[in-house]
Amino acid sequence: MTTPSTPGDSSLATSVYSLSSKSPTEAEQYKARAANWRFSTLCASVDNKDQYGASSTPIYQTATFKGMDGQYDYTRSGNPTRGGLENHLARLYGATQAFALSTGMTCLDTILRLVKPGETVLAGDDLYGGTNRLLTYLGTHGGVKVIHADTTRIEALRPYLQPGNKVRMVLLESPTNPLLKIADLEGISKEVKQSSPDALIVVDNTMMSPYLQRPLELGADIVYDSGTKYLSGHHDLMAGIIAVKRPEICKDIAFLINSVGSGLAPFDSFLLLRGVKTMSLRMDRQMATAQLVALYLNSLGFLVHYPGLKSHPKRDIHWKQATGAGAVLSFVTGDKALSERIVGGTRLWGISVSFGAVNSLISMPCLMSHASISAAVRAERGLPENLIRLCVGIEDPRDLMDDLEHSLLSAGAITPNLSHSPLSNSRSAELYVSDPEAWILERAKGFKRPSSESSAIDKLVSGVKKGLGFTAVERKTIEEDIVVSAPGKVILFGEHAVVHGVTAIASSVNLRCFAVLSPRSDGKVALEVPNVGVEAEWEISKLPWGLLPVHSNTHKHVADKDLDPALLQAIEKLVHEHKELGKTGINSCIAYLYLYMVMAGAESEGPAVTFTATANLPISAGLGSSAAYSTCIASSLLIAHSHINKPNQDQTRLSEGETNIIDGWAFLSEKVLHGTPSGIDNAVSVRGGAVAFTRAVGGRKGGLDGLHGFSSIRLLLTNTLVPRDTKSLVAGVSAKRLAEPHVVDPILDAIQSISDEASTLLSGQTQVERRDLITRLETLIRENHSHLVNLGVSHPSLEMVVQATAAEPFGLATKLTGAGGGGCAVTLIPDDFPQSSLDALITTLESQGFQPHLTSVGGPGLGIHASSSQKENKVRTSEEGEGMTVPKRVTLRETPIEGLQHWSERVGNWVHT
Ligand SMILES: Nc1ncnc2c1ncn2[C@@H]1O[C@H](COP(=O)(O)OP(=O)(O)O)[C@@H](O)[C@H]1O
Ligand SMILES: C[C@@](O)(CCOP(=O)(O)O)CC(=O)O
Repeated sequence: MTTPSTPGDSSLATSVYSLSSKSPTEAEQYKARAANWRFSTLCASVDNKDQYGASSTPIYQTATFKGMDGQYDYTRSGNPTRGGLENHLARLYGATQAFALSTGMTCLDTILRLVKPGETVLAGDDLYGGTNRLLTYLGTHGGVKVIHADTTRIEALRPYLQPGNKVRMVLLESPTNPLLKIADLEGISKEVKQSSPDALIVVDNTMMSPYLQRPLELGADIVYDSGTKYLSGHHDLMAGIIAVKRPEICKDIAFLINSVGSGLAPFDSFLLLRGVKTMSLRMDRQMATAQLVALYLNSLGFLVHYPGLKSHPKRDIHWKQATGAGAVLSFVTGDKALSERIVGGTRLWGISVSFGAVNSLISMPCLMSHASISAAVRAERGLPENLIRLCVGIEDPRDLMDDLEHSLLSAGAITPNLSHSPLSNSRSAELYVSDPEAWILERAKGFKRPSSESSAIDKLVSGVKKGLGFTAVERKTIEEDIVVSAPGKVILFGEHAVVHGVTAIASSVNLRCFAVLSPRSDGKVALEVPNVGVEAEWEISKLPWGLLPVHSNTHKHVADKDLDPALLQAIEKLVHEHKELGKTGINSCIAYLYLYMVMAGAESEGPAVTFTATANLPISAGLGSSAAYSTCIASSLLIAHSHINKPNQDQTRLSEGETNIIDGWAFLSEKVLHGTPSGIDNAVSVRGGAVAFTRAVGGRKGGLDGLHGFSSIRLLLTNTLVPRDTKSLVAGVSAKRLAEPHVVDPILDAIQSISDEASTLLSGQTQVERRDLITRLETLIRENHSHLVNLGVSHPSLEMVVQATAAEPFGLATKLTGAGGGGCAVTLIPDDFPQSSLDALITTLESQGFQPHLTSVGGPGLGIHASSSQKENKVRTSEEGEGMTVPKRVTLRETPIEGLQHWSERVGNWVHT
């Protein structure tokens, strides 16, 4: 057994001063002073006995130790890094010995092995789901009787503490997780010792940590903590600590850890030791903010569970046994869907299980940490399904409040209190510094809960207002998320010429835009596009509804052919008020709001929604990102307005009619983004596959033919990363045609012949050998590119790609694709082109600063998610293996670009055009 050392007992100082004859020696005085050190001093001062005097405890990353007579022989039994940590923790817990294990649950497992079959464990009825799960297993497999009782009332425990019940262990948590109920640790310990002297009092102290509560000093026999939480503080390791006073129990625990091999690994021991040093500092900050958050929610009328609040029913008992209220609190909204919206709407508060880290977390325990307790048992134990748990971190309290408040507002949990006049910014800043609690209470006065409207006076007032016609428009929203995805495109032949009525051949690519349209209840319409930095929202009532064009046609769901300049201008003005947005973001907002307004047709029809989009498609690179985005806006808004139906699970395709309607609206959005687009991009994005497209120009009929007469053809798309603007490039070609028709018109004719031949080859109308087909397409690619050069839309970067791919040993055909002026080039990769050469080509292009991407011709078009079943909505959380209904908007927003394909596979149930 290791006796905990006190600072100084092994130091050089001790050995020097002990030679002195003074009495008491300075070393002894120092030792006496050190015995009174306060907790934060103890945390930071690790007594490290390293042979080289290392000031931080070294990592002894070794399984074995040489020799037979040393302190250590095998890391399962003991390791200097773990030993250093354990000594340090023993001091902090006021324990005889502390043990570091691999997780908090391993601690419980080890402790429960002290119970024999036939004996009883008396545990609380509001306890961590994982604890409940292990206890249930012990009951069914270990012959141990497990009784759950209300540990907040000693009277409720008494009947079970009679000797005949063979209670071997009383397992307590205080505060409990997640309802923050308080058990009187000292009172219960005394009672148990009297009536069941053999029973061990075990306390799970994770919610408090030894900084705030030391149950060994209150009569407990064993304390355990999840070291993953406050002790380490950074959610970068898993660990558990057992702290014990009685030597015979120390011996049993040491025996079990050695036998099983559950001791903490050296590296994790090092990390945990490092984390512990800042524990009190972190927790002070976390608690101070938790107090503010609790006060805020409480003063808005939510039922808040937090022992820092005066209203907590067992506040006195808590403060008798602990020195702080901790940094976990929970509150009830009264509505599960509302809670899900609040949880899903926060950004700074991460949705995650666990607690105690420096970053703040939010969760719904019934869906996450406590999901392993059945719904019936949860109900029986009074755990509300709509309970939200907040675990406060060390971020600036003002930022945390901004984020939470924003989410409460968007979810409809609070509304602005217009009768309250807010403090000036400078007064508020002063108050925050001088009296944070007064500051938060003042802040809360700016809002109220919508339910407060139901007071008799409010009802009367709103009745009178209604009578006078003052009521705000009842805001519609959608019932559930609408999830869509659409591909980009590559133009194989005919870009630019297509604007002037020439046929173009295009195909969808395996890079896509993904989007979710989700409900909100605060009368706003919002757009989130993380990869172009857009996060903007507008009051629906403040949109320029008065400028909506009057629809002469009765088919409101069919898109207009032309844009309305006055409306467009008004929307542009509104969007430009968002000074933080760049040009790309501004255009994305304008297209979204334009479609939103025109499709609604009237203010009363505009739903409160957030559109969240992201793409693994490079934006403005000539691969039709705007068309994919336009297709996503069009399809999701059409469903939101019930102009088309959301597909059901049994449906395999969208109908031709619905596909055409979506295409029409996507084209309108393309017009907002591009001025005079041909419509080829949206046609391909909506329908997928490969098509020959001819725009109807000057009275000539347009057309769209699917090309199905070929098997997969590989393409290499190379993004030059040179930015360009489709709108001005298209306008440039039109200007050239006006100025030099004799130059441009023959080029257009030549491109028409190229497209005609490609169309014949790819439609399978003529029997051509595969090798000849590829060779012919290569020739057409080279010819088409030279025409585009003559139209003035190439760029030096594109010419570099053309040359690099054409050079020996590659000899490949490349052309620019899309609007040109930079953006992407497309290279045809013949079937027999060796993989090693392809790898070499990719390396060459990358070394020139380009981004190559392999794709093939064809692939699915617009996809709409069909299902709303619970199962699909669930996102697995690792801790419990149970699902949490994290809104898809949140998972999409948080998925990195490389993960989008996987995200869409997990969403599943796509119905395509
Ligand atoms: N994923 C997206 N989210 C939001 N807006 C997008 C997205 N992709 C494209 N856009 C919009 O489309 C415009 C890009 O159009 P354009 O320059 O023609 O590129 P591309 O050739 O890729 O279609 C952007 O300025 C932006 O407004
Ligand atoms: C140049 C053009 O033919 C294609 C534009 O493609 P992109 O915007 O570069 O992806 C214009 C059009 O067809 O609308």
